[in-house]
Amino acid sequence: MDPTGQKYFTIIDYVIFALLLVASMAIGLYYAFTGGRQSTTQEFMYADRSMKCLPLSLSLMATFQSAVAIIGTPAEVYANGTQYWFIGCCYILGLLIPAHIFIPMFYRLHLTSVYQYLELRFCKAVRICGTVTFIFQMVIYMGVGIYTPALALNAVTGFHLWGAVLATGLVCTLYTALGGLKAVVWTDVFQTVVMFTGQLAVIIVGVHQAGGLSDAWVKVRDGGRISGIDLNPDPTVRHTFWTLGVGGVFLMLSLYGVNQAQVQRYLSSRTEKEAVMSCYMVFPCLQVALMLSCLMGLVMYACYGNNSPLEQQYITSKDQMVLYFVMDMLQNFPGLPGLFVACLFSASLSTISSAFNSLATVTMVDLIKPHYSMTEARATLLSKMLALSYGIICVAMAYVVHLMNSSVLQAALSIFGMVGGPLLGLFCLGIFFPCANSIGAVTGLAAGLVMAFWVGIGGFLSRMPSSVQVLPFNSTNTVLAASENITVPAVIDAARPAGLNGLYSLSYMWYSALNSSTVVLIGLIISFMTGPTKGDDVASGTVYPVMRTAQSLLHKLVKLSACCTSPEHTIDGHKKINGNVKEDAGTEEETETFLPSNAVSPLEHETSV
Ligand SMILES: CC(C)(CO)[C@@H](O)C(=O)NCCC(=O)O
Ligand code: NA
Repeated sequence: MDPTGQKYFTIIDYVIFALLLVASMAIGLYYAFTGGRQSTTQEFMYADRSMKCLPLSLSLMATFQSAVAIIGTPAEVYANGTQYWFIGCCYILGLLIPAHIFIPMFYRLHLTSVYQYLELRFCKAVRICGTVTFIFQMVIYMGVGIYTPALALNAVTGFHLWGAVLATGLVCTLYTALGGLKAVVWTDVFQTVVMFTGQLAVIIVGVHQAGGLSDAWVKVRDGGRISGIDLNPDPTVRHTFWTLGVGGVFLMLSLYGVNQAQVQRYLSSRTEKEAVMSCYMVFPCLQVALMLSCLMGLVMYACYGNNSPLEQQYITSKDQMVLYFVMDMLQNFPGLPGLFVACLFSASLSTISSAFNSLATVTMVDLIKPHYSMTEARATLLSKMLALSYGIICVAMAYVVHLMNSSVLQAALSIFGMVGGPLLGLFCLGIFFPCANSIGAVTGLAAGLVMAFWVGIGGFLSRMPSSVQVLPFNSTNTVLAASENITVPAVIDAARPAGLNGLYSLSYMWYSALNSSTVVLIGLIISFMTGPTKGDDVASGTVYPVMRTAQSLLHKLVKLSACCTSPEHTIDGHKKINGNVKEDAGTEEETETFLPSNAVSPLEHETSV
């Protein structure tokens, strides 16, 4: 080992990394020269609305799974145990709600961008506010996404930082601009395979290095890394079942329900049923991704124990740990470090390509097209140029992120909560509250953003002085704290933060919930003050019939229990099977009066429930 702890890439590692870029580029070129050759905006943005469920679901997962998650999750689990794993609980509601409420509505409205919904429901101004907020969110996130793997690679192997940023930025921009959404989705599929393979390989070798499965297990158990469920209701504790499992639902809704990058994928699927299915299939994919990254953290602990490379000052931040571990443990396996680096960059490429494509789409569809009429050919060319420009902005943003310094996982999830949260609130205001009006919507969004930045930046600053020590440790976690040799200041247990400080110390996992609720609340208050929208004035298909759905669900339940308790009743009424069929048909009619009916497939009955 180099005394400074510096690790080096071998030639085969470079080759594997280069292969990833070449293969992604090749996929882009393939879709640039096949099919409709990306000559229409329909193909460039929506893959001719012909995508199938499986590639879509992998792509949906890959969009918000970047190097941030691959690096950040193991570092979190290594330091604080498996509590973070409970975020997996929020995936259930976080995907069921989009699948049954958002997707059917957006799909049937046949939107060109998710922000068009805001114009249909409210007015053009709300649409533009939504679009601009989205652009803001994705541009920052893109910067984090491209910078993270490059920084880790640079810190551990000395690989040129801006060389890595520019190489990945360039390749990604090219295949996105040339191949459109088809290229983005199919590179996502390829990159997901690389991502899972790389992680799995490292875990297997790591367990082997730790002395086998049972040894590894004993080490992580004795090190206190297996966390039980923490039901502490305190919303200021960073990670508990409630912050992760409930706060996380709002995070998931903002990402998988109303984010253009994802809605674009739902809209590009062949049928509504397939869109809903692809959302369902994200669930197992996300669980696998979460499991792999948590296991990686445990394996890392099994190998290093409390003797972390951070402690030995081989590295300077938690976020460099995973890559250091890989280079350290895998140095006798030529090619494996390269495979893992490919895994890291795959994760990020699949994220920034989705960002480029969705940003180009909204800029074109929401900001440019409504004001300038142009031919299809020019519109397509312009969309490609936009994708290219966002590539350049992305590299510039990487430089901005370079100037900041924070734990990447928390930073990324905080951005989702701070900017994605208010956007989620805006959509919920429109979808669930027919009385909300445009003034309420704009004011609510502004209030939500103000709240977000107030609490977000306030929290960031109040944690600033000694950022390592002030992480609010859960009192049950003192074992972990002690084992990490971190001196937990006694004050933290003694004095619960009060007043504004209480608000500032809110767990970042609640940001999305707090900010979206603020939008809804302020939006409703202002709507009532300025004259609520009347039921008949709301465009059809833009409001979700909450009461009706609840009623029909209740009706069904009552029927069902009646059937169970008094069998004669059923026989008296209709024959058992007919009875059920009739009931279903009734529900469907009710739904259709609210939603414009395109092809109604069997799954769509359930979407109303
Ligand atoms: C956003 C979730 C929770 C679900 O997709 C997860 O993938 C994650 O933790 N992402 C972190 C951000 C990132 O990887 O860029
Ligand atoms: Na990704």
